[in-house]
Amino acid sequence: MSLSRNSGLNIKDLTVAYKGGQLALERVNLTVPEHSIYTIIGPSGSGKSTLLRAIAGLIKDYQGEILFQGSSVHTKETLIGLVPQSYGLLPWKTVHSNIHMAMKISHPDRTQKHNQEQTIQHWLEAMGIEDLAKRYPLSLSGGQQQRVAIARAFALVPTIMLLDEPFSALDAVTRETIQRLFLENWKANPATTLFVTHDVEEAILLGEKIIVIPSDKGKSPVTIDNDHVFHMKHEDKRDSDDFFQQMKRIRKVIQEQW
Ligand SMILES: Nc1ncnc2c1ncn2[C@@H]1O[C@H](COP(=O)(O)OP(=O)(O)OP(=O)(O)O)[C@@H](O)[C@H]1O
Repeated sequence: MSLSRNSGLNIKDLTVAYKGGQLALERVNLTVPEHSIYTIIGPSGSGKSTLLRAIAGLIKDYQGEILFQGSSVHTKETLIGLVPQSYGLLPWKTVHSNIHMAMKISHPDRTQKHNQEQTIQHWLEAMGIEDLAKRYPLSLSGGQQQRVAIARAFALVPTIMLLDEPFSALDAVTRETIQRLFLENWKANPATTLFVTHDVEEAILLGEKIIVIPSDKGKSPVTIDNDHVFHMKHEDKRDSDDFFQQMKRIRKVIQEQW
């Protein structure tokens, strides 16, 4: 596996205003090297979801550039996996079909049904939702729906992974298990990853760098190095001095920026 750090995901002067004039992002610049995980924290309404949705191609009307490896991110070659805040599941499809359909659309050339089935089964089991395969999304709890959305994104093996508060509806124990799974999966398939969370601890546990978005639009995001914690054994992170120091550092940035 090559871990070359070339240009990666490059966001240049991104401005998004919704119809009606609501300014969501103003001249945002951000570079995420290929195969990195950056976590993002920011106050409610600061434009985090808008940023992910613009990268994913769900918002077409923006100013600025969103590039991957120097070209527009919106090409067939760059597969983007998104776990949206509202899960984005099709209510008329079963859990299994939601994942299967996303795989068929994303990998139309991969016709080996057997492999697809194995992948779906693997992720349903990993997320602890194998018993729910035939159920419909609206019959599931929020945390169950969220795990379907995560399973679907992981099953796609995307080039870029965008996660919008992906573990917010999970109980504490499941959340810790899936955080670990998320990092293991990233090591095996290191997608260039942006991970939005409201949980400062989670941002420190999972990100190589932590981006803090200020409340004042037009002010540049603050990037905090988190290499020390990121490279620790996952189970040792929470009790380490480095983790404690990072908590203090980020709290201070939040007090200054929010
Ligand atoms: N569809 C929309 N139409 C109009 N304005 C919108 C729309 N979606 C978001 N906004 C506005 O854009 C701004 C940024 O919203 P966004 O959802 O990106 O913020 P966020 O940082 O993800 O917030 P949260 O942490 O609460 O999820 C907010 O002021 C919001 O009201």
